[in-house]
Amino acid sequence: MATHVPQSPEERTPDASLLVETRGLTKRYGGITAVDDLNLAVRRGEVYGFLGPNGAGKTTTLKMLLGLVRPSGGSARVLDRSPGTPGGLAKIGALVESPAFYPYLSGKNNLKVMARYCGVPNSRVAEVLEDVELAGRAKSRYKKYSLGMKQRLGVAAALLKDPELLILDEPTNGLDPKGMADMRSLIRRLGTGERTVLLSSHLLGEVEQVCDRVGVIHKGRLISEGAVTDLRGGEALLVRAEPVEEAAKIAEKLEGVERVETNDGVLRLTTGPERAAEINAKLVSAGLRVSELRFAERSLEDAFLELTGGETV
Ligand SMILES: Nc1ncnc2c1ncn2[C@@H]1O[C@H](COP(=O)(O)OP(=O)(O)OP(=O)(O)O)[C@@H](O)[C@H]1O
Repeated sequence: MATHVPQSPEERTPDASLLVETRGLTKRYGGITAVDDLNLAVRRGEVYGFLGPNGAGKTTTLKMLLGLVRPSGGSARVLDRSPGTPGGLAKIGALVESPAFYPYLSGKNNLKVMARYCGVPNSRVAEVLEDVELAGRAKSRYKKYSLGMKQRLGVAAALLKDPELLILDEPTNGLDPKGMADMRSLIRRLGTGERTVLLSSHLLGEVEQVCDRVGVIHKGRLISEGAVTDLRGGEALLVRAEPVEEAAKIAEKLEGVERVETNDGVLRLTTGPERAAEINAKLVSAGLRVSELRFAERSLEDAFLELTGGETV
């Protein structure tokens, strides 16, 4: 498949286009290795999805990037600084743990409190409320907000500093389908333009819809990093032809067909769409009955199953 296996730190040279770069980043809690020799590379301006099942080490990684957890080994550079150095968070907005909002204050007044705390002018409050589409409910008390609105207010708080990098840990967790859809479109909006967004998720579909690139983490290790389209593995041609065994033998010999799999009497040929007519003609001229020929993309879920050796998220 087209995704690359992350290189060892020694093989890589510093890259100015990377906003986040970790080298051999490791975190152990007693006998548990939560994050294991992680080499992550997030490019400027992209929406990067950090995908993995619960307990894979996503939150621990994000906390290390924010300087909230000290690594046991390796290093990280975030916006050209080591996490935890003074002033390091100035251009980073994060929603990693539920922010502590005052339940009896309005969304707007909560943000005003935070703006004062971060030294941000009050004028930013109205702007970020617009950004997360909460301007219409700005004066309602926080405790009256739906979970989705609370989460969006958390994003608004993270945006107060107009950060270059926005880090969101499982931003749709616990939301209903409407809340999830709202959050996804918010992330897509925030990710256009200059800003870089790094979000973690255990939902393949979410990463697929929102992200430009994805890093897959499993048991603390990054097992793949690449464009979502690369990870999905391009297109395949599905062919229903009889007898299927004979069709498979012919398909295997065809030029431009990388792989042939048979599943439930259907051949799956890894090849480009331009080969369809020719493959059809070859099978028909060999006396086979071709009843169906269509393209299908491998889902990200299939790719994940392949990468993890069968474990789902
Ligand atoms: N403070 C801690 N002390 C001990 N073990 C921890 C601590 N924090 C995390 N772990 C362990 O490290 C592993 C990775 O946890 P982490 O929370 O980073 O995963 P995750 O991918 O974010 O999953 P989730 O989505 O469930 O939070 C888990 O086995 C977890 O139990």
